Parts: sequence; structure tokens; C-alpha cells
Amino acid sequence: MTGANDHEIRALKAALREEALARRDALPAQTRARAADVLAGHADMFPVDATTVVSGFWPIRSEIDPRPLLEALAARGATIVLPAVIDRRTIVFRHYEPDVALLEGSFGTFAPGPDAEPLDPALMLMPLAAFDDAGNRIGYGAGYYDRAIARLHEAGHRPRLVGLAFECQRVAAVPAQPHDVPLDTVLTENGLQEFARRG
Ligand SMILES: Nc1nc2c(c(=O)[nH]1)N(C=O)[C@@H](CNc1ccc(C(=O)N[C@@H](CCC(=O)O)C(=O)O)cc1)CN2
Ligand SMILES: Nc1ncnc2c1ncn2[C@@H]1O[C@H](COP(=O)(O)OP(=O)(O)OP(=O)(O)O)[C@@H](O)[C@H]1O
Repeated sequence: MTGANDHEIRALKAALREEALARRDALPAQTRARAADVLAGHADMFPVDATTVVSGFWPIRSEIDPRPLLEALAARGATIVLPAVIDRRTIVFRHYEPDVALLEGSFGTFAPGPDAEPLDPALMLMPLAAFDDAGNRIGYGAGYYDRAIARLHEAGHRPRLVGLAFECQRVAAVPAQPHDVPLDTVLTENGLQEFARRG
């Protein structure tokens, strides 16, 4: 890929991100609360048991709230982990237990501290800014998730990637770059959508 093309893709992604986040920010409280409940109502669609490590996230800004869904999965025995930013390029996933205090990290995120056990998720419930009908996603632009997934792939793991989002974050097409790892599934207030599994 040429430098100019890459530059154009980045600019297009930035514009799509900004527009989708503005739509997400504008959602009324009732829509958000209902969406969180709808997500939790789909917990049975995920094959988890007491051996499954599931990554969630502690919602920031206007992100959809995955916590009721995480609680439902934990009730079925799943181990929940949350992303912790450890440097400008890296997130690790740390064991989340409801009674342990979360520490505030970069960008207003909250995560378990360094005493919490790091674990690799088999099911990743991922935040996103925008997504399309092929499962391409855009995050906040830091590349944390894309790098974390690349690392898991290198270690021989193929976690199932599930984006959690509002329908207003759906766009016609996300221009994918070589490092972008597409979603297997997206779950919105309208339900689950499976994408063709690649690789
Ligand atoms: N809830 C939640 N937790 C998460 C993430 C996430 O997307 N959501 N992350 C997913 O990676 C990691 C944190 N990464 C983040 C990266 C950037 C921004 C952010 O708000 N960026 C600013 C730009 C900052 C700058 O570059 O100056 C922005 O978008 O305006 C937030 C989180 C780990 N934890
Ligand atoms: N596997 C990777 N190895 C090295 N750099 C990467 C990798 N994945 C992403 N990056 C870098 O991270 C930066 C941000 O990428 P991108 O715009 O795709 O982020 P994003 O999808 O919005 O973020 P995220 O994946 O954290 O949600 C880019 O400069 C990209 O080159």
C-alpha cells in the first residue's frame, strides 16, 4: 500500500469515527439503558462455561454498557477480564472480580490493577466507534485492540471477536488497513449479526 493511500484511509477513518461518536453521544439515556438490557438478554447466545475467559470493558464516554451482559456470563461461570493500558501501545487483560477496586488509567478508563491475574480471552467483547456489514471496525484510533489481537494470534489463540455497539454506529463501509482484524460478530440493540469467519 502506498503512503498517500494510507494517509487517505486514515483521514477517512478519522472522519467516520468522529461522525459515529457524535451520533452515539446524542443517544438519550433511555435508549442506552434499554440497549444494555438487550445485550444482556443475548447472553445465552454465547457458548461459555467455567473454563471460558471473556474480555469486557468498563464503559467510558457514551459507550454501550456491557456490564449487565458480563454479569450474565459470569453467572454462567465465565471468568471476566478487563483491558488495562500498560503503555502507549499495549493493553493486557486482567481478571475482574466485583469486589476488587478498579484503578483509573489512561483516557479515563478503569481497570484492575497489576495484582490482578493477566489472562488471555477466548471471547472478546469489544468497544468500537464504527463498524460495517463486513465486520470491519474502527476504535478510538490508538490501535490497542488490533495489536492485542495480533499478539493473541501470534501465541496461537483465535479469540472470537464480538463488537458491542449501537445501531447508529453502523456505517456503509469502513476502509480496512492490513493491521485491522475484522469482527466475527456484532451485537447491537437490534440483536446479533454474524460475519463470515476468515482465517
Ligand atoms: N471502555 C473502554 N476501555 C478501554 C478501551 C476502550 O475503547 N473502551 N480501549 C481501547 O483501546 C483501551 C483504552 N484506549 C483508549 C484509547 C483512546 C481513547 C480516547 O478517548 N482517545 C481520544 C484521543 C486521545 C488522544 O490521542 O489525544 C479521542 O478519541 O478523542 C480512549 C481509550 C483500553 N480500555
Ligand atoms: N498489529 C499492529 N502492529 C503494529 N501497529 C499497529 C497494529 N495494529 C494497529 N497498529 C497501529 O495503531 C494505529 C491505530 O490503528 P487504527 O486506526 O486501526 O486503530 P483503531 O482500530 O481505531 O484502534 P483499536 O484497534 O485500538 O480499536 C495505526 O497507526 C496502526 O499502524
